[in-house]
Amino acid sequence: MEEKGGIRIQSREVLSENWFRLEKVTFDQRRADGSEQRLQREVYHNGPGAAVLPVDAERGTVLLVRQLRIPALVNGDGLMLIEACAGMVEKGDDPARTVLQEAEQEMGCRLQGLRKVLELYTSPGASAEKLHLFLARYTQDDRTGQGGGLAGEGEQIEVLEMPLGQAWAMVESGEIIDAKTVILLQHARLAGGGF
Ligand SMILES: Nc1nc2c(ncn2[C@@H]2O[C@H](COP(=O)(O)OP(=O)(O)O[C@H]3O[C@H](CO)[C@@H](O)[C@H](O)[C@@H]3O)[C@@H](O)[C@H]2O)c(=O)[nH]1
Ligand SMILES: [Mg+2]
Repeated sequence: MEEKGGIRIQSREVLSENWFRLEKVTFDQRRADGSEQRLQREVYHNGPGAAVLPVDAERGTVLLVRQLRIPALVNGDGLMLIEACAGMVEKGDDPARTVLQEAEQEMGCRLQGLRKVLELYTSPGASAEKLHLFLARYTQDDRTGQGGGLAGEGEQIEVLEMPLGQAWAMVESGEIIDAKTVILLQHARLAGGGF
């Protein structure tokens, strides 16, 4: 197999393919001293995804969602997480379209002035997930629906509107513990409504 930067992939085995794919990659690594090492790493393909934080600059508020997260529950962190609205980017779709659609579905909100801020690996030691993060603007008039998500897929999403300062206080108190959400709130604070 082809070598790239001293790494030669030997095999890729699918360990599980239920919702997302989990694979085991076996590869040879050439070390700086010229010796070779055979290694294995598991990769969980739970991505790509996209998330958006809508900000009403006039009123100084943001929209967030609160929903059941089983990984947090089994980790002992309670069952509901407060997050920026997010969704998986379906094959062939693009991240901007994903967040426009998720904002309608989960928050009942139209977005204006969508602005990409970052593309991030969220847990690169084990996960291939890359998240595309956006800020957007909204006004009260853009809140045209109930949101809530897709009941048929089990979603029961609560929409939260609060001042940006209150959301940040919830980061500091440990009530908001989702990485993409903390990063987006920090970006909104740094932008000071000027985006
Ligand atoms: N049947 C089944 N359904 C699942 C499973 N895992 C997720 N789902 C369903 O798949 C849908 C996914 O909803 P999205 O809004 O597209 O994604 P998300 O769960 O918000 O995930 C987003 O945020 C995650 C957390 O930050 C990201 O990890 C992810 O990439 C994405 O951006 C939800 O209805 C959820 O219940 C599963 O193992 N089995
Ligand atoms: Mg979602």
